[in-house]
Amino acid sequence: MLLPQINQPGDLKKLPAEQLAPLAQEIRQFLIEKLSVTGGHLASNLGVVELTLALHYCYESPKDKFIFDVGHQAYVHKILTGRQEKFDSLRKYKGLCGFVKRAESEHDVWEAGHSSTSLSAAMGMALARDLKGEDNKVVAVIGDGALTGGMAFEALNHIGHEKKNLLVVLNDNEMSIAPNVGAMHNYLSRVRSDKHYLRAKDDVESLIKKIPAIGGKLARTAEKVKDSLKYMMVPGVLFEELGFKYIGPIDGHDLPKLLETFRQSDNIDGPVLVHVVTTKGKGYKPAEADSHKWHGISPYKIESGKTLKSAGNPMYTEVFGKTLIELAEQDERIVAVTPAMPGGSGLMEFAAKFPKRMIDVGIAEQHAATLCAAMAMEGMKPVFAVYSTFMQRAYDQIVHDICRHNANVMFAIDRAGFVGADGETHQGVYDIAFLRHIPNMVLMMPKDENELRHMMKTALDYDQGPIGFRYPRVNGLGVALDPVLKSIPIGSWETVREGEHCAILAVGPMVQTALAAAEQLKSSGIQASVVNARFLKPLDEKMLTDLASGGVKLLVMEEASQAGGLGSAVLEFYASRGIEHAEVRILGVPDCFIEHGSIKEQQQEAGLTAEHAADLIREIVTGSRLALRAGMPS
Ligand SMILES: Cc1ncc(C[n+]2csc(CCOP(=O)(O)OP(=O)(O)O)c2C)c(N)n1
Ligand SMILES: CC(=O)[C@@H](O)[C@H](O)COP(=O)(O)O
Ligand SMILES: [Mg+2]
Repeated sequence: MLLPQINQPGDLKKLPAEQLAPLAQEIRQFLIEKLSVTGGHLASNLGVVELTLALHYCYESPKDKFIFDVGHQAYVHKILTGRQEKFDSLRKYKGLCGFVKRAESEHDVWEAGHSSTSLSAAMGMALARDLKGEDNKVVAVIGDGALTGGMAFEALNHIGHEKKNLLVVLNDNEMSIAPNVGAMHNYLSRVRSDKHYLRAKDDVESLIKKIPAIGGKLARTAEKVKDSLKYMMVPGVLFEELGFKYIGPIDGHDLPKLLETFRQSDNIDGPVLVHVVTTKGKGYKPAEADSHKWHGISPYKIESGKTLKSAGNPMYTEVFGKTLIELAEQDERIVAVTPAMPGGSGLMEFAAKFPKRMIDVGIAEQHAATLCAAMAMEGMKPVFAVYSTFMQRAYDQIVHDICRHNANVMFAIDRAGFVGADGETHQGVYDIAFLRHIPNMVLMMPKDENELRHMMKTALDYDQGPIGFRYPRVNGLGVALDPVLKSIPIGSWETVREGEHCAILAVGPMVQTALAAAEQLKSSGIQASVVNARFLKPLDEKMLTDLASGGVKLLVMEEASQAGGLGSAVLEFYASRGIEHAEVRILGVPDCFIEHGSIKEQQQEAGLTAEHAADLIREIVTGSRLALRAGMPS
């Protein structure tokens, strides 16, 4: 066994090159076994085993800097940099992070989680290196999916112009999470597959050189012929035209070829792009056969490839997808727009039923948002189906193109709240804060999956501008689903429990937590009302005014950033109108990043539990101050 000998990249370099292939097999087996227990991004990592080995074999991490785009495919890098024994804790609370993590290792130089930042980071590190007069290598590993992100093009444009020495490894496996989309993807397919493109560049260029140099008008024609010939025949000409030296496409599982290519690239001045072709899920048949499913997988049985997760109630995402089909059957204005997340957003069935009305734009949230604005202005009812965290990318387009135009866009905001194993880069806890202050925006969150359906109907019927509904990455409560959907009056909250001593204004899943807290309080003789604060904007101003005039003390509970969330909105409401209120306390996500773990663990860390809510209510009602909870930010 070679793998146990590898505790640092230095150990790898002691191996003769011909031992890298057997080591690759051991790493594959390691990944398949460990992730069968922990789950994780299996397919992407199986695809980069040889590539990561070759990089660590050819370069000197951490002096040479490896920047993994998204970073979900850095497990092999972690295996080679002293973290093998931590894989049993992969993506677990306080365990090994599923993405690159600087706190874990000096070899982790750039963190991500969101796509398409690697080229900008590489350029920044190359610029700093040159300004400091250092000579380390900077290597970005970017997938064909991440290359569809707008930021990547911004960086390509800058890098190609500045001609800094850096290496871009394009890991092309034809997959984003789902099959990759877009003109760049089509171009790469041609480069990969067209026999003309596979001709060696030098004999193409020698062919071009044979065209005799002739004077006059013919010369210009000859030049044009040369250019179009080069355009047609030279692989990667697009990157060459952008100022990169293009090398490839090469087999990303061929270790000798990878070593030779990286060594060759070292002798080239300026930016180099090595195009490697890999198989996502390589070496594990179920993952190779369906790398969409195996992109991010829950624990599974190795032999059968069957996942172990219990069925449980349908996820909110599933209810969203099915309800959207129901609505789309009645209203042909509905068009679903997804930035590369058709599966995760529950739109696969919708796409099968309405292929022309499901638009996957690639990893392009900004483009998706503006596209929706324009479609809405043309009378369509676009549904911007986006994860809360990835929607952060489109903040300006939401302000500038959707809300300012008051465009009738429906926002289907998935993964709202804590997301669990993906951790801090993916928590959907900021969208209340960054949406509710934008004029014309309406924002809702249901207390259960049945109310989600009614909110979708509300959003469809609403034609006064942008309206969004946000829902969590959890199973529904298992409540009955009303067959007939009714619009909810905009800005109306719902009292789900009466109580005389105080009121808990709860958002989404926090309604259940608040009801549990109210139950706990009964034994202390405290009766708490629970309000389903299902509109984050507009607020239920009448209810807020009545509560204040009734001298009712309030606790706001939201699995969203305390700063700028519903609690802030309530305080703003009272303060801006000079309304005297008894007391408002806010229980939300504190001012810190909540790392990976289970959603329950993340709620506990944030204090979003029935017990803590009950403690706060006791304090509010009795006036006895609680000692500040140890460890929680003030
Ligand atoms: C801004 C942003 N949007 C969407 C995602 C979700 N996402 C994670 S990985 C991925 C696909 C990446 O494809 P690629 O770069 O080709 O990597 P592969 O898994 O194929 O190796 C997507 C869409 C993200 N991480 N960031
Ligand atoms: C790496 C990445 O960003 C995606 O794979 C993300 O992990 C998907 O999240 P879900 O598992 O919630 O769909
Ligand atoms: Mg890919």
